[in-house]
Amino acid sequence: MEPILELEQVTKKYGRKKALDRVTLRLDKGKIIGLLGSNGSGKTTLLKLAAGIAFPTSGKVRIGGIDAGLQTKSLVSFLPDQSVLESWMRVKDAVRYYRDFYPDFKEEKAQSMLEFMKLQPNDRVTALSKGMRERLEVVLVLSRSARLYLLDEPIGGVDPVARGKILDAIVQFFDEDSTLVVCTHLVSDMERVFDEVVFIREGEMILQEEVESIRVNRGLSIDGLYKEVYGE
Ligand SMILES: Nc1ncnc2c1ncn2[C@@H]1O[C@H](COP(=O)(O)OP(=O)(O)OP(=O)(O)O)[C@@H](O)[C@H]1O
Repeated sequence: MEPILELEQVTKKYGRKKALDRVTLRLDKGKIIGLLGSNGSGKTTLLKLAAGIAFPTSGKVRIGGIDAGLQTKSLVSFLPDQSVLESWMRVKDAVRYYRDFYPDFKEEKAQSMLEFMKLQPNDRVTALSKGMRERLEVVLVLSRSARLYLLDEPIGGVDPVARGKILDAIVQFFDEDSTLVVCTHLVSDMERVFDEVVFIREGEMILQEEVESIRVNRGLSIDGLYKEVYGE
């Protein structure tokens, strides 16, 4: 089976700083993958390369077998760590904006997700709490019909109730024909949704393993393994 995301010996430098160092990785269809690592380890850089908005210094990034770039943008739905919402918008405007911009936007899915997330079409974006804004952003990004979804810290800075709701939505609305990669520091909160995890440290990939195997073979939770690997 062709991997949805493939990195082959990928190095990304910003000036002299190596953000990623010879990373080789294959992610298959039908999985939710946690991309984990401490601050500055290269997670956001990896997502940007997969999204086709940054390019490797050397090596190859492929989406469904195609080199990442303009051609693959329609295959990838990316939630950056900066907000994509504008202050003038109401919830319904944000949905329209996405619908008009992305031909693969599924309005029905968006409506179901808005309901699930308890978002009202007339709510002003500026009046939403941080947790509700995050919910809206997740709705927009997951309502596209993409092959690869990339979420950078989708539950950062939100309270436990909103976190739970966002995670439930991710699981419930995940399309098994796609792949979803999530970066987070909130490992213990998020581990219930992961099928597989990738650990990176200082730009190097140090582990890729099925969650089931970590639990059964190592007798550890993902949070437990994370603390073992990254503990100081
Ligand atoms: N545009 C840039 N210019 C220069 N250096 C950068 C740039 N973007 C990232 N870096 C550096 O590359 C390294 C990896 O950054 P990246 O944002 O990918 O890490 P991260 O794992 O997402 O971090 P965090 O968890 O803090 O968000 C860091 O040392 C960072 O300072």
